[in-house]
Amino acid sequence: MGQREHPPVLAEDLGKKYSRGWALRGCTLEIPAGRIVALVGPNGAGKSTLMGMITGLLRPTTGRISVFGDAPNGRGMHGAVAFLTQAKPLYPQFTVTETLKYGRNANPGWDQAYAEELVEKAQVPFAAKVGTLSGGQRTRVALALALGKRPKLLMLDEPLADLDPLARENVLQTLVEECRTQKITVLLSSHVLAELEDVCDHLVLLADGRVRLAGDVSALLQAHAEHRTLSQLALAYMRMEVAA
Ligand SMILES: Nc1ncnc2c1ncn2[C@@H]1O[C@H](COP(=O)(O)OP(=O)(O)OP(=O)(O)O)[C@@H](O)[C@H]1O
Repeated sequence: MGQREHPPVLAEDLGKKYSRGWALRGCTLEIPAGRIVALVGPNGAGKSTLMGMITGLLRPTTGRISVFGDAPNGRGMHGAVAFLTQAKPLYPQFTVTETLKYGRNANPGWDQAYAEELVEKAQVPFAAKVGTLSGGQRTRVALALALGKRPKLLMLDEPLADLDPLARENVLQTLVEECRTQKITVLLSSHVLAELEDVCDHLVLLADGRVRLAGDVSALLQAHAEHRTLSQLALAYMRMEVAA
């Protein structure tokens, strides 16, 4: 790798086979540092499977994957990675303060002041029990828990799916502001293409378990001049897959 720093994710001929068949095949790609990456593709394309292998929770069937130069070892996530899913596994009986305390105990690099600042910005009361919060508030707490870890890579698997459009916009704005300021690489999976358009500068499109399109969004749009936006381009590729 020479003088260059290891990229957040490097996959080489990566594959995952479940009992029902291949979920991901021949996946070779790099997630470059400092980018906000859209991970898109139709249902069942392999997005969650790819994220699962980045976390190390899933073991590859074929190929290799490295996260900041390290191969996931199955004993927990890389210390520089935070993962947020739609399920947002927060304890409903915990108050926000107790939730942050849990984050502090679970993460060696925890930044309490930063996590508290994120909760304050979201105007969520520290004394409130998580189970009593609205979906948007819960997501902001989950984001504070993920960012308080001070990750270098933040992965989000459909984290906004249960939020109303205003809450989605609100959470996305916070997410992008924080990640750009803190230079955190983001891998964001979503089916709402228009929403990704404003925030993502890199695209990975999966279909039927394979990488169909990957790269810098501006470069991809230049190379496909017939499409003006990320969503038009991604939709056109997905349509081609369905037709094939
Ligand atoms: N634990 C499992 N056992 C068997 N098959 C699985 C398992 N998990 C996923 N699959 C299959 O692997 C394929 C890829 O699934 P995956 O969840 O990675 O797709 P996805 O792109 O995240 O889909 P969605 O957009 O619907 O969330 C699908 O065909 C799915 O049915």
